[in-house]
This record gives sequence, structure tokens and C-alpha cells, in this order.
Amino acid sequence: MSAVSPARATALRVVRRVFEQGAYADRALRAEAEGLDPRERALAKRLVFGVVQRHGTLEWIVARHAKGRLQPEVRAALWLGLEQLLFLDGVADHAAISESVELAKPGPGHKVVNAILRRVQREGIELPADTDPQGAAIRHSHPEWLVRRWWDELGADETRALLAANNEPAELVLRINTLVPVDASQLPPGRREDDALVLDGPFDLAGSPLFAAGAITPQSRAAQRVARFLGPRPGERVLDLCAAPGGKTAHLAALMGGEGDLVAVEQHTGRAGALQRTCERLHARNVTVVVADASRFQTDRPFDRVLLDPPCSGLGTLRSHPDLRWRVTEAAITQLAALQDRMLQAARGALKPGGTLVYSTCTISREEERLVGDERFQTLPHRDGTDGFYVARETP
Ligand SMILES: C[S@@+](CC[C@H](N)C(=O)[O-])C[C@H]1O[C@@H](n2cnc3c(N)ncnc32)[C@H](O)[C@@H]1O
Repeated sequence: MSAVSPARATALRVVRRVFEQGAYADRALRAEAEGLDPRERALAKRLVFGVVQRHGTLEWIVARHAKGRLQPEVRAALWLGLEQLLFLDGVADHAAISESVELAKPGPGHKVVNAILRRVQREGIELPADTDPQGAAIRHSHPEWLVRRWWDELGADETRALLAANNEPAELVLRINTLVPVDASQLPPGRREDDALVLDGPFDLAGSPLFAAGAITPQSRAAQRVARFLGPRPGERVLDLCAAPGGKTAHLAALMGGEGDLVAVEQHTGRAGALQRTCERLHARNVTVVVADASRFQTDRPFDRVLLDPPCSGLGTLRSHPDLRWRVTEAAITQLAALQDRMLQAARGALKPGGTLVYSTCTISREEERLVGDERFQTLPHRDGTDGFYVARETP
């Protein structure tokens, strides 16, 4: 019988899919962890998120210890072992080492895994100091180009704090849907902030009857501020440009009490389907889903309020999207900024005179702050404990 726990075997498969086949970590994990019991699934998630987020640091350590080329399964087993030895609380060293060695079998590479992990256990690791961007990139496992940008935009201290926060688990937050009556005593324990419920501990969302009934939905505290910032009222005509999967659309509908017209535009057909399903589950009945390109959107019936939540680099959500930091490129940010400008033009064109426009991105990237009004807010993971958002409002 294998001595490897299902969580670790699952984590190895997911990590290999991410780095060898370019799979998305969260999707690959969902598929591979199906059927695991909740404890094993939770451990698999901690391992995958840890290894993928810490990839830069782990590769730096491997490069200093391994001589010669490593087989992919050996390298991945080493990452898992190092992550457990150095960064994961609550895992005994002997389990971290012996299970990683098993994962690297049957090839001869398991001996390398054993030797390196035992040496690291004995001697520890001295990571570079984070006194400059290069050291900070290795120590906190982010791409160096990104650390340099943040260093320039936010300063050294803020950047160091942000980098460290990006490797912490995200808080679990629900939005209580005011369109569905709910008995507060049925809600899981947590702290309330407006419609947000910040959970005290793990919660089986998919298995919850409240979720199925549309009484609750996961949404970060930062994301929940966006619809409120637009401030829609019942009976108004509201446009949501770039709407799928519909978290903010459904919140807008709730703030409108389900009264008025809410037009939700999404370009991708499959995602428009997901948007429609979100609206149905959350009882957002005043929504019309339109499949269209937001950058060319035109109307002869202008809107009281427009929300533009365009595609962005997502750098404010690195805690919940572990592989994103390794995918984003500087060239992509520049392309996104140009697209965001085109969408802003269309959004302004759809607004009534005196109407309100809100521009929202879930990123920390000066280049993507395309609307710079007097009225704006930014959230930062290390300062606010929630995703990093940039949100600005314009009332022409
Ligand atoms: C940041 S997400 C929107 C998140 C959404 N507002 C929410 O709260 O759930 C951006 C969305 O824009 C869509 N999108 C990308 N290009 C688009 C375009 N040219 N026109 C309309 N939608 C587009 C993407 O498919 C994605 O669903």
C-alpha cells in the first residue's frame, strides 16, 4: 500500500498540470480533488496554493541544492516537500520528507529528494533579504518585474507588506442577498459589515442550502463596495458593462430591490450563460443579459448609472488566484489599458447627462487606473485584509 496521502498525491498531479501543461491551478484542483474528503481536500488546497504561490522561492532553493537536471515528477515532489518543511504550519517534518520521497518513486530521483529535504531540515534556508526588489522577489516569490513596478508605485515598505500578504490565505466572505429572506440564525458564524459576512472558519459553500436558495454568495469585501459606490436606486435604468460571472450584477439588482432595468453586457457566450445562472440563483429578476462587445456598446436609451468592470490584470487577487502572478506580463497590462480606454468611451456614451459612471478593477497597477476622478478608493490586501481594487466615480 502506498504511504502517500490522497491530499499529497492530488497536489502533485495539480502542480504538475499547472507547470507542465499551463493548467489553471484553481480549476485543476477542483477537478482533481473531487471525491476527496473535506480534510484531505483542504490539505490539497493548502499544498497546491502554497507551492504555486511560492514557486519562485522554491525554484531558487532547488537551484542551490540540486546538481544536474531533475525529472519533472522529482522537481514537483521536491517543491511539495520544501513547501511543507519551510512554510506550512502543522505538518510534521518526517511526514513532509517521507511522503515527498514516496511521490518521487519509482525513479532514482527519490534519493535526490531525500538528500535535499534532509539537508534543508538540518541546516535551514537563508533567503535573500527584501531590502531591494531582486531580493524581495525571491524572498516573497513574485516576478521581479512586478516587484519593481510596485516598488516604484507604492514605495518599498508598502510593497514588502503587500508581497507578504499575497502569500497568506484570503479571508472567506459571503454577501447576504437581501432579495431572499433569511433567518439570521441559520447563517454561519462570522462578522457582519453591511451585506458582507466575514466567516470565522471553513464553510462548505457548495453543500449549503442557503447557497442553493440564493440567500448567500461568495464575494470579497472589496468587490461588495463597488455596487454600493455606484448607488443604484429602485426603478432606475442601470448598465453593467463586462458583467460575467455576475457577482456585481446580482448585487446591483439587490440594491435596486429588483425594480428597474438592469442591462448586463458580456462578450463571451459561455460566460454570459454563467451570468444568467448567477442571476437566476440570486433571484435578480430585473436583469437582461446581452451578449455584446462592451467597447462598441451603443444605445438610444441612455442609462442613469453605468458600471464598467473591464478585464484587468487581476493583481489585487493573487491570494485567491495562485498562478496569476506567473501569468501576467507587462505587455498584457499595456494592452489591457488600451482596451479599458475604449470601454470607458463606450460607457460614457451610454450615460444620461448627469448620470453616474463607476470604473472598477481588481488590480494594483497604476497603468490600469484609466478613470482618475476626485471620487475614488483603493483597497490593498495588506492594509484592508481584502482584495486589491481600484474604483473611481465620475458624474459628468
Ligand atoms: C472583471 S470580469 C467582470 C466581473 C463581473 N463584473 C463580476 O462582478 O462578476 C470582466 C469580464 O469582461 C468580459 N469581457 C472581456 N472582454 C469583453 C468585451 N470586449 N465586451 C464585454 N465583455 C468582455 C470577460 O469575459 C469577463 O467576464
